[in-house]
Amino acid sequence: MAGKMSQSDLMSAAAAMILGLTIYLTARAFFNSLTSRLRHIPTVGGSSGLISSYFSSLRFYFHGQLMIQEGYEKYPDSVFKIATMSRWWVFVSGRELIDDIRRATDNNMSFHGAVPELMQCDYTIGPRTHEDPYHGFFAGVPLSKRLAKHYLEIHEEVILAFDNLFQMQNHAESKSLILPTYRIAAQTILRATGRLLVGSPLCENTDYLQLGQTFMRDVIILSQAMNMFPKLLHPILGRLVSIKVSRVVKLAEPHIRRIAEGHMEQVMQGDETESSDSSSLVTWLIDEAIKSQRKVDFDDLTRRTLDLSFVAMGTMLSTFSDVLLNLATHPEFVAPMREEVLAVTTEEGWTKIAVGKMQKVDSFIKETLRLGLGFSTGSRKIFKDFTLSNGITLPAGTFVSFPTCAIQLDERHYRNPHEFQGFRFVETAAEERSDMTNQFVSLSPEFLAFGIGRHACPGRFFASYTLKVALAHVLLNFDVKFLDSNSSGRPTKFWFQAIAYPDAKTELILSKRT
Ligand code: HEM
Repeated sequence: MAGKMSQSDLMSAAAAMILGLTIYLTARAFFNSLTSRLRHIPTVGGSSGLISSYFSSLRFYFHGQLMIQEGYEKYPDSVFKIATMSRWWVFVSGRELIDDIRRATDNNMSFHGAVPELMQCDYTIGPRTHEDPYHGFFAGVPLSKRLAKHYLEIHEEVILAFDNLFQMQNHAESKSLILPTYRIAAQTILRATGRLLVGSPLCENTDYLQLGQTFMRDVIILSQAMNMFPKLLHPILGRLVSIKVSRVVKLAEPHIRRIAEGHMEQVMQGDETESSDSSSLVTWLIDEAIKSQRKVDFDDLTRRTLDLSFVAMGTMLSTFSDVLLNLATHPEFVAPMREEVLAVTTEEGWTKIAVGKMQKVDSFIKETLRLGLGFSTGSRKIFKDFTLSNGITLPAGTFVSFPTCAIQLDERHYRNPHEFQGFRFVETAAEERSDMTNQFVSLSPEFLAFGIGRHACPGRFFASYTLKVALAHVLLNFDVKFLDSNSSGRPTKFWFQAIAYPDAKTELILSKRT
């Protein structure tokens, strides 16, 4: 018995040693190769040595934003690097250098080269989806066309979402409702976004909506977990990850198959009533695949649909949760926004033009995003050595991003940058006699929440419309307060690496206005 025990102990010790050695050797090979080529770029959060960079990469998990802020303050309008578990991450700031990245071609550096590695797409979303990410194009012109035709459906879906919230809690007749911020935001955003992406009735299907959220959670958590291990172990870990994500895809597939089969039948019969400018994501994907002779199968369609829904919903959910929390924290902005919404909708109804005129609502959401979504945007992987206009060369293989949060908190760009000023962008617009550059959807080197350049978020026009309609509906119909009336100020955010998550568990009271 004793002999057997010591044999198994020996085997565990040997396995632990092999694992330890693998991690050490892979990490050393990785850091040695890039460390020497990145030696000219200052390191923040520790030194560039193997052991110290390992500790600073651990620190990055929960203090990422502090490390980025420190780097930005030490090296403003320049570059610095931070060690993360899986790679060196170089941050670039300053108008000129941001412009260098904006103008760089996809041959020099690529967004689509960075995302698959960061999100471990081979094992999570699937290799085909990122090798040919044509589904992303839907978020641009096709979605805008669909929005132009179906914009009223967003408002309809927002109304139904709030009615449903009251009904689900058996509160249809009740005057108020208490719910965690996340539940309110999820119900509204998932339905409204889903209405244009996959259409009705799928956007109301709770099973499907739940699967979309599970997919999003699994992809984020599992890709982050994989990034903690050396590349050598990825094929083994990836198999487990891929099995887990594929299970969710399999469950969602029958929902997508139903839409796809219906559309393919229409196409075969030559009845194209649902295609062209009014097509949903699924029907557009099929039309596009047929046109370009791509292979269409239901697994691929489902993965692409879940992927784009994840991109759209993740950011929108977080932003709308944050907007609701800011509404409860800053009631002083409520009355002027209500007046604005009432004035434009009374005059014009809930048209696209009317929503476009809601400048205070627009500014409130933009200010929320300026302070809210931590994010380091503009992620790119450098393919060929790239020299910035300050003479610093970023070697091939480097990952770069903008320190967005730090830039958006810079007092050179914003007066009292840490203060939430809901109408900051209306007031700035008036001062500068231009209201275009201050819109929620405008891109600039000082507001990088949507990135910049050729890969800037194509879904931002849809996001802006949907968030504005949702906030306008809340303003006209409800008062929003924290359940905990003693709470002074908004709850603190949770940071993971460089991303801030609003504390969406915070309970809010929604009271119907008479
Ligand atoms: C508040 C909401 C949103 C925020 C803050 C946001 C932010 C971003 C950011 C930072 C990027 C990367 C740009 C870069 O780093 O250069 C991006 C890309 C993208 N976003 Fe959004 N996004 C939002 C909503 C949406 C929505 C609603 C959709 C789709 C309906 C969408 C679809 C996309 C796509 C497809 C890309 C990839 C673009 C490319 O491949 O070039 N986003 N978004």
